[in-house]
Amino acid sequence: GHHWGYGKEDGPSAWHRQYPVAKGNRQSPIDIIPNEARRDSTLGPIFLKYDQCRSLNIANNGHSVVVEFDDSDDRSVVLGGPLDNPYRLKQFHFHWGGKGCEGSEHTVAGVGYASELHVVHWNAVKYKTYNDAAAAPDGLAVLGIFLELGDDHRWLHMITDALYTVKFKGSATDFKGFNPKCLLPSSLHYWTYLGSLTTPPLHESVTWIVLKEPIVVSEKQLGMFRMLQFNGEEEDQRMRMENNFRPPQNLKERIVRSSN
Ligand SMILES: CCN[C@H]1CN(CCOC)S(=O)(=O)c2sc(S(N)(=O)=O)cc21
Ligand SMILES: [Zn+2]
Repeated sequence: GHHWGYGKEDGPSAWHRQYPVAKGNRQSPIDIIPNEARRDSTLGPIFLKYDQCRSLNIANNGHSVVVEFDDSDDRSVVLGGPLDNPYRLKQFHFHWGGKGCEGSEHTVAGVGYASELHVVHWNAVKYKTYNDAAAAPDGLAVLGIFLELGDDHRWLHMITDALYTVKFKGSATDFKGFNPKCLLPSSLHYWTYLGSLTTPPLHESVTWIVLKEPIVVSEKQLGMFRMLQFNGEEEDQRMRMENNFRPPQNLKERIVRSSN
C-alpha cells in the first residue's frame, strides 16, 4: 500500500491520515526549553549496562540505518533515572539532515543538531514481546543523543565503514561485536518526558531520555549516511536517504524534567 516517508506527499504532515495518533497528546519529538525544564531531585542517574550486549546486524529499513541486538535476555539494559525497572536494549538508529542542514528530531531552545541517535529499549519485565511493549504507555525507553559537527568521531567509522553494505532498503548484513557505549558523550545528564515513536505507527509508548551533551562527528562521517537510499535496489527511482526526521510536535500538557 501507500507507505509513509519523508517526502512532500508522504511526509510528517501527511502521517495523521493513516496514523491519527499523530495529533495525540504525547507526540515526539519536541522542542526542549532548558529554562522551562523542571529540575527534579528525585530523578537519579541512568545506568547503561551494555558490556554483555550482542549486536547482530546492521540494516536499511527504508527509513534509517538500524543496528539490532540480541534481546533474548537481560544482558544489556538501561535502568534508573525515570524508569521503574530495567529496559532491554533492542536497536539503535539515526536521523539526519541534508548537507549543511539540521537533521535532529528534538531541538533545544529552537536549535537543531546535525543528527540524532536513538537507542531503543523495551520493558521486558512487564511485556512478553517487543511488539506488545512498543504499543504500551510504559513499553519503551529511548535514549536520544545529539550529534554535532566537528572532528571525526573515533568510533563512528565502525558504522560508516559498513554503510555501503546496506545501501538499499531491505538490505542487512552481519554486524557483530559493536558496543553502543562507544557512542556516548562523557556526561549522562539528561532531560526526560513522556512521548511517542517519532515514526509511524507513532505509538505513545516512549519514555524519552535525551542526553544534554552531544557527541561530535565530522561532516565527512555524517555525509557517509547520505550514500544510503530510501529505495530498494530494484526500484527505478533513486532517492538519497536524508532529512529523515520528524519536526517538533506540540508539548500539550506535558512537562520536561531535568536530571541534576
Ligand atoms: C521505521 C520504523 N521505526 C519504528 C519501528 N519500531 C516501532 C514498531 O515496532 C514494533 S521501533 O520500536 O523499532 C521504533 S523506535 C523509533 S524512534 N524514532 O521513536 O526512536 C521508531 C521506531
Ligand atoms: Zn528514531
